[in-house]
Amino acid sequence: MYQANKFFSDKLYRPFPEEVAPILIGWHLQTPQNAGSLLRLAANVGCRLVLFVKNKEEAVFKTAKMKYVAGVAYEMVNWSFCRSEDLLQHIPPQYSFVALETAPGSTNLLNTQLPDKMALMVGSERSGIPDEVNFHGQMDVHIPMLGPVKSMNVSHAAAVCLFEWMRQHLHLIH
Ligand SMILES: C[S@@+](CC[C@H](N)C(=O)[O-])C[C@H]1O[C@@H](n2cnc3c(N)ncnc32)[C@H](O)[C@@H]1O
Repeated sequence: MYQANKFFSDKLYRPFPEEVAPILIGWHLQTPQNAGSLLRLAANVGCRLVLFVKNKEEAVFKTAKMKYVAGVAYEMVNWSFCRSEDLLQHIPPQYSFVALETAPGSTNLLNTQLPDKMALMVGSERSGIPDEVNFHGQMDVHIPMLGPVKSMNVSHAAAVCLFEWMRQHLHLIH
């Protein structure tokens, strides 16, 4: 059964089996603070994190290799060398893409059944996810906002969607 706080051990925290655990993708993040925040979120959920950052040398973690930090598996990739197709190298083919968009034309998260194997993309703080990032079968999803601001913080948006995925997939927990 699920054990809260298991991630404080040195071992990688994996509440979900490896083959179904969500993958979180930060697309063209601008700030190390948000990269750190997504890393901490991934550690709490036990998902893999793929971060596309402007310059990984400036970011909080200075390696592009898979590392285990605070119980999270992550990769960091410089975006300047990368086209959207390059992202596919990092995601198993059975996974379905969900893009979190601020555009209200996309599907409302509250009415959405999220895929079992979810590759969740969040976008750049300034420009979001560009239109050309559009993979086969991708779902574009927005989180309804009740206040007078245009968007949420990127890691807050990721957390809302990941915990909604967990709520829908509790049966998959070890
Ligand atoms: C600060 S927002 C980007 C703002 C950007 N001007 C835009 O309109 O996309 C950074 C990222 O957080 C996520 N995000 C923020 N608010 C969201 C919402 N209400 N619904 C879905 N995703 C959201 C999206 O992935 C977005 O690309």
